[in-house]
Amino acid sequence: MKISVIGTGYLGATHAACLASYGHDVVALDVDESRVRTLAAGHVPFHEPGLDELVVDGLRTGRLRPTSDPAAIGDAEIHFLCVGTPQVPGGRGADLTALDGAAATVARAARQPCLVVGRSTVPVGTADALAARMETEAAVPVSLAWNPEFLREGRAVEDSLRPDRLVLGVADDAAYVTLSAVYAPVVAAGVQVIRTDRRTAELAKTSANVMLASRISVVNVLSEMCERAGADIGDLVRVLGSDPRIGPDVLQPGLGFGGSCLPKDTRAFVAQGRELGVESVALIHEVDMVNMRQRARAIDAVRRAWGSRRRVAVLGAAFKQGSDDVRDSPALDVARTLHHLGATVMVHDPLAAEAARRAAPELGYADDVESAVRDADVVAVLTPWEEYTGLDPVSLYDLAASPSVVDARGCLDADKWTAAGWRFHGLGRSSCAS
Ligand SMILES: NC(=O)C1=CN([C@@H]2O[C@H](COP(=O)(O)OP(=O)(O)OC[C@H]3O[C@@H](n4cnc5c(N)ncnc54)[C@H](O)[C@@H]3O)[C@@H](O)[C@H]2O)C=CC1
Ligand SMILES: O=C(O)[C@H]1O[C@H](OP(=O)(O)OP(=O)(O)OC[C@H]2O[C@@H](n3ccc(=O)[nH]c3=O)[C@H](O)[C@@H]2O)[C@H](O)[C@@H](O)[C@@H]1O
Repeated sequence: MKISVIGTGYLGATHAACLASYGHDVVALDVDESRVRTLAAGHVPFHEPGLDELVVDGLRTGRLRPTSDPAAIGDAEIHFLCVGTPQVPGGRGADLTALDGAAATVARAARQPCLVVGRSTVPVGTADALAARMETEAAVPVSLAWNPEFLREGRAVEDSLRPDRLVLGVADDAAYVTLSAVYAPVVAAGVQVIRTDRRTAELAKTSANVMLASRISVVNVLSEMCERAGADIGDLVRVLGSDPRIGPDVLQPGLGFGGSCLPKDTRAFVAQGRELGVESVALIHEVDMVNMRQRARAIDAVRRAWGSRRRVAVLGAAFKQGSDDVRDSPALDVARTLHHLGATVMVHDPLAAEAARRAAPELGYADDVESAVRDADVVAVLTPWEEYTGLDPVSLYDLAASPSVVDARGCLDADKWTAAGWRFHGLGRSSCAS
């Protein structure tokens, strides 16, 4: 099938490369010319395991064609909209400017009847509005469907090729049949396909992120309860996770959720819930508040430990381990706030240091953990990279000016660090709270 994918970020580049691997002819369109050049040269401009190989393969077979020329999408039968839907600047709802731009591009470029499929995360009702707009703006008949994506960064290829479910939000049988054919290899592998209407598909996506965000905030409330009540959050989480109705995933307490999706999707959900008069959406607003309080609690813990020199080693800048993304990273947010409070901050991150340097040039950066820790008054572990879990507290002891460590991600062995002479503060760890 001839397909266009509009927007080649984490979602679009992954989607385009996966579609090409299914045997479709895919034009991947982006307004960012440098991104297009990078992809066309066989490189992926961000860290996503397995994606370079898929892109190279797509370029080699000619099934993947990155371009910045809108005319190149004209004869596609299906157009996937994969552009960003960030938080509105200065507000809390979703900014649909890029999506409107992408839809306008399709309306102008389409030369044959086609199916336009939204994949971006949007407020409910967006598809209906776009469908009405297409009807007046496009010169050819256009039908519209919504097919939200649930991939996680750092596992984008795996999640796309083997998703938990495919959600097809359609207004007619023809769109359902076409989308089922697009995903034929995934459907043949037995993945659950859920056919629904467009509005439910849109809302299912934001709801999934709201559920994940809520779970993280609940576990962070539990971790503060543990800290104050003298209980152990690690054991408590094990007890909860053993209940099959709760399950062990997404129960890691600490600095809270960040990234380009959970925070902005939670806020957009609350903004739309309020518009729609859903009073109980206040619960989800509190999820966001609890989340932001975790950052404040980490900052307080560092300030209690930093003494008069205020030299802080920050270990971790990415919004989570396994990613080089620093968009709305809790770690970088905390590091910047510490800097604004007068600290000298040295940041280390195994993968995201370059992105962090671009986003926060005011901070100092170290190439290795030892250089970051050298002469620090407090070490703050803010992203739970595996290499931090394995650090040797004995060898780091002599490097630091003062042996204080704040483990904001529950990824260090408190007993090991305490035995090596460190004052240990872990968010939610009563046994070692300072
Ligand atoms: N990042 C992720 O893990 C996931 C993201 N999503 C959703 O997918 C959407 C995209 O997210 P990301 O890929 O992270 O965004 P991104 O910001 O990495 O990529 C968006 C791309 O769209 C391009 N673009 C903007 N306007 C355009 C236009 N008019 N024509 C062509 N290209 C245009 C930008 O230049 C950029 O390369 C968002 O709605 C997000 O919530 C959904 C699931 C996972
Ligand atoms: O809409 C999206 O873009 C995506 O958002 C999240 O994926 P992602 O942002 O890649 O990251 P997660 O792995 O969900 O982690 C999000 C944040 O929560 C934090 N987290 C995660 C899990 C946990 O137990 N505790 C916790 O604090 C992470 O450190 C990170 O900052 C969802 O998991 C995806 O299903 C969704 O498609």
